[in-house]
Amino acid sequence: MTPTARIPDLTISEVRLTPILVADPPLLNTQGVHQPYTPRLIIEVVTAGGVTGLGETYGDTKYLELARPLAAKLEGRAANDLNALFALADEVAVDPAQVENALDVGGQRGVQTADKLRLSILSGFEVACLDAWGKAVGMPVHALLGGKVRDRVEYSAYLFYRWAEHPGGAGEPDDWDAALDPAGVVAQAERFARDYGFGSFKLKGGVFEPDQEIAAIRALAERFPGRPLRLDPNGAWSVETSLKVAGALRDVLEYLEDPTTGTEGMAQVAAAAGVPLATNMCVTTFGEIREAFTRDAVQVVLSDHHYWGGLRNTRDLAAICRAFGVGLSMHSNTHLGISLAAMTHVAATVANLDYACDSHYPWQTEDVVTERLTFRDGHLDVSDAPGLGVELDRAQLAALHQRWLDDDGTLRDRDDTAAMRVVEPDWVTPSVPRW
Ligand SMILES: O=C([O-])C(=O)C[C@H](O)[C@@H](O)C(=O)[O-]
Ligand SMILES: [Mg+2]
Repeated sequence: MTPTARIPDLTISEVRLTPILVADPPLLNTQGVHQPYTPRLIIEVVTAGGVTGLGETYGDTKYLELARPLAAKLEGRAANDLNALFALADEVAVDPAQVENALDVGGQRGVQTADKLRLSILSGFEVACLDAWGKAVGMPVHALLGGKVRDRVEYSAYLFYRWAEHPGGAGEPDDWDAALDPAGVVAQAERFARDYGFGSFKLKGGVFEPDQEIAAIRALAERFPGRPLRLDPNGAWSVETSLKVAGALRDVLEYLEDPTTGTEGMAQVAAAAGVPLATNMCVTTFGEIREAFTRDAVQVVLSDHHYWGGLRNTRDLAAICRAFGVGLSMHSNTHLGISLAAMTHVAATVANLDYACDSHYPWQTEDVVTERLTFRDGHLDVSDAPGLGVELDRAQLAALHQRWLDDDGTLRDRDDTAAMRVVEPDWVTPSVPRW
């Protein structure tokens, strides 16, 4: 008889939740501007075998309120009992006031439902459990997902209109210039190409009149001929305006992202745009897939493991996209090294990942991992180290948590509209379509 290998004890003995505030530059979008600091939640899952797994997700109050009871339910469970996580999350009650008529960041993350809130928390725990499991057995997360099909994952430059600094010099300074016109956008893209090697460029639009944003994309196309370009106004345009922009840019756009809101509007634009439509707003839950795909309202889904419910659900989404012939890319929000590592692991396992993924990471000057992830030639290498391949910088985590503790509550919920009011006191969330 061959001896059985000793199985490490994966029983979860402790779950630590640490809300933090992370520096964020004054990036503009159709809602307003990013706050000087944005909330994130860092999750640590400690096993009886002495291994700690790391996860990261949204840190706004409503997410924290759900994370605490779910964390309590995890203790005593096995870190690799991942299917049970969904049943446990279902047991966590969501206050209807959190989801009725509620939109996150003005709808930039799509619909808000009780399920999606739960999944956004569950995903952070799933990643932490996978990290703990991988570390315990000496295997990378991609191997636990079935194995990588590529050694590196391509990312796209994420260009933003921005101010040089936050009003009154709030927050942490960075060394980026303002970008408020086509020349500023091109200068920003040049730096992204030089410093990170990104080969494709996405511009966050919906900030200025569509003609000005058309001019910015045209300037990018002239400066970087033949490179894939994307424009994303987060649903700020009417169907008519969307078609006008599509007509002006269809020869240079790889895709147009969420030009308008809702499946009906997207379907109307898609029918005549002559350019693929991508989304991280119109389809953000499994329940929205059937109508959007059968009506051909979207041609590319930007998955986001946070709100789709983790890395394994992301793979399920990829399978559905493949079945429908819909392309797959990945969405990003302000995220740190833990989430970027998680995203890179799952991206490495998905054969039909057809586009370079988004990442806000270059905008983040702070992190909670000991070694920042480094883009080379616009790609991240897929780590073969056990788990996610990142380690926690405890001093930095403590400092960012202290910032959260010191905040009077003003910044603990991301609110781009409120951040804009600091400069324009009459600013209200623009109603859509804005143009
Ligand atoms: O692709 C997107 O829609 C996003 O990344 C949504 C984000 O909220 C972005 O608009 C931002 O951070 O300003
Ligand atoms: Mg988008």
